[in-house]
Amino acid sequence: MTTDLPGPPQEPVPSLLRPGARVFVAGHRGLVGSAVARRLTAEGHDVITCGRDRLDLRDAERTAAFLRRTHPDAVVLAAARVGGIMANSTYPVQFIEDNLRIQLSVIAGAHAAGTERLLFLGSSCIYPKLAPQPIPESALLTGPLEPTNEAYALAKIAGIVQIQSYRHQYGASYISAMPTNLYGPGDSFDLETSHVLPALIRRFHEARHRGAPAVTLWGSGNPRREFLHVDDLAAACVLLLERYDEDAPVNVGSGEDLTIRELASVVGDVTSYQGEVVWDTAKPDGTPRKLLDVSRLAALGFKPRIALREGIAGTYSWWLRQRGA
Ligand SMILES: NC(=O)C1=CN([C@@H]2O[C@H](COP(=O)(O)OP(=O)(O)OC[C@H]3O[C@@H](n4cnc5c(N)ncnc54)[C@H](OP(=O)(O)O)[C@@H]3O)[C@@H](O)[C@H]2O)C=CC1
Ligand SMILES: C[C@H]1O[C@H](OP(=O)(O)OP(=O)(O)OC[C@H]2O[C@@H](n3cnc4c(=O)[nH]c(N)nc43)[C@H](O)[C@@H]2O)[C@@H](O)[C@@H](O)C1=O
Repeated sequence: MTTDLPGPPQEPVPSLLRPGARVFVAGHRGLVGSAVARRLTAEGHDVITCGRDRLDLRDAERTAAFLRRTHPDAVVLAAARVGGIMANSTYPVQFIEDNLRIQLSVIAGAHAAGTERLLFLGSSCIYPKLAPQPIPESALLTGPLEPTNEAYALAKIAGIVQIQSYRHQYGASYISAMPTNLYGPGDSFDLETSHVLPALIRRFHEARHRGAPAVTLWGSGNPRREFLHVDDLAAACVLLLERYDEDAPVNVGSGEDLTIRELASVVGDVTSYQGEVVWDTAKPDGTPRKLLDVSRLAALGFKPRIALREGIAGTYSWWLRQRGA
């Protein structure tokens, strides 16, 4: 018989983010930036913010001056031109140009200001359309991209290479994370430009209130997507700032996916909509599947905490409160 003896006591791993660090969260009014700011504050860090009304991050000179003046210990780059499948395919110019410009300003400005840590947020759409599933980080640049978000994906890929270049050339402790599809409080519910999950909540809710017998959703319903609550993403971002300092981007996901048809069934239940769902196949499906391989993040100790149904219910309540309902 073998007995599992306890190993020697583990030394705590020193954090790469000092207690009470001053962290500039770029994009703090957005879905991700607001959640990351909440999490950093809860962990005792000092969050620095500056809204777009006062600083357009596409302006490299003003961004560099702001970073020199505020001199943060770390930056979380959560400011970006972001949107769902229709926004991406309708406005590719803004998706490539705004994102390239924001990335150039913020990453170069942070380095010039002596910022020690920087976390750049990319997206799971950087991987080839037909990547192996679940998608490992090594799938980057191994095949053609999904056309509906190629401009955005290429800007994000440039961001990853920019981060790696600062690491190689200057030894900067800058890192990249690639989140899967996110949702939660703070999301956009604009039906034309939003991502699928808030759009479905709004479509079902409004259909129930109108007494509509059917709701029309986009595409075939067959694509599979992985969803992560933004509070789980925020916890992963802080963990990465504390513990990760390597070249390779890190996937951030829940490790589980479902079809859009299955998602519609969950959202229909949560919003108590009992009518039919009609699929408008003239609308694009996008990539057939993008489930991330999250083993690298799991090895750092990350586990998502918010189950999809619970997260959707919380997001629905948040949106109702926002509307004053
Ligand atoms: N949402 C998702 O499903 C996913 C998001 N990501 C990534 O996470 C990051 C954050 O996305 P998310 O929070 O969803 O996006 P949001 O659109 O919710 O937030 C983006 C934020 O960036 C700010 N911003 C945009 N352009 C500028 C600018 N020129 N100057 C200053 N601020 C600007 C916006 O300001 P304002 O409030 O004034 O509009 C907003 O606060 C992005 O890098 C995105 O690629 C990755 C995977 C999935
Ligand atoms: C995060 C990610 O987000 C985008 O990629 P996406 O996952 O394809 O985007 P999406 O959330 O908009 O759609 C997911 C699926 O859902 C279907 N769908 C049904 N009905 C609605 C609907 O009413 N609205 C929307 N938006 N989609 C719908 C839709 O047809 C598609 O099959 C990229 O911009 C990309 O750049 C990116 O990073």
